[in-house]
Amino acid sequence: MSVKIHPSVDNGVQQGSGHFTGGTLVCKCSDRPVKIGVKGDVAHNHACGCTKCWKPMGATFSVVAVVPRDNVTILENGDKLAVVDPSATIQRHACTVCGTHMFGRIENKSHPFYGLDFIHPELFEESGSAAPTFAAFVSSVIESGVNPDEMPAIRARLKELGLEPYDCLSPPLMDAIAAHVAKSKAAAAVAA
Ligand SMILES: N[C@@H](CCC(=O)N[C@@H](CS)C(=O)NCC(=O)O)C(=O)O
Ligand SMILES: [Zn+2]
Ligand SMILES: [Zn+2]
Repeated sequence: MSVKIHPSVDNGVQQGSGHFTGGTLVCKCSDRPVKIGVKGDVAHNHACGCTKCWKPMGATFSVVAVVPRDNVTILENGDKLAVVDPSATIQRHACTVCGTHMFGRIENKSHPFYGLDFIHPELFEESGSAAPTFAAFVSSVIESGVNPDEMPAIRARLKELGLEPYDCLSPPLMDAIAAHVAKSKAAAAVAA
C-alpha cells in the first residue's frame, strides 16, 4: 500500500517559482467562498502532522506555511469565518460552512511567532508559492488514528520526498523559539 502524505506532495514536491508575489486563498464553498488576500511569498512551508492543523479529505498531514500578519486581508465573505478554538495559541479562522481553515493568527504578543499568520498554500488560486521543505509533528499523526506500525514507512516516504521528518519543529524554528525565550528571560532578569 502506498503511503499517502498530502495530495499536494504525493506525486512529488512541486518547487516554488522563486518569484511568487502573493495571491488569494479560497475556501471550498461553491456558494459565497471566503477569499483571503496574501501579499508576498510564504515562508517555512512544511507538512504538519498535528491534530489541530487543517487537512483536506484523506490527507495524513496538513501543509502549512507562515506569512507576516500585516500581509493578510479578508477580501470576501468574512462573515462566514469563526475561530475554531479560542483557547488555542494559534487562532484558526475557519469557514463555518466548509470547515476550511483560512488563516491562523497568534494574538499573544510575547509568543515567539507573534506577527506571523499560518496559512495553507494549497488554497491559493495561483501557483508558484514556496514549496514545503520539512515535516513537523510527525509522531502526532498517531493521535489522529495512524497505526504506530506505519510510522517507519511514513518517515521513509517523507525523506524520499525531501521533507525531513521532525517530531516537533525543524531545528532552525526550535532555535528561533529558544532564542526568543532566552531573550525574554534575560530582559525579565534585568527588569527584576
Ligand atoms: N500532539 C499535538 C501537537 C499539537 C501542537 O502543538 N501543534 C503545534 C503545531 S501546529 C502548535 O504549535 N500548536 C499550537 C496551536 O495549535 O495553537 C496534537 O497533535 O494535537
Ligand atoms: Zn467555505
Ligand atoms: Zn500543526
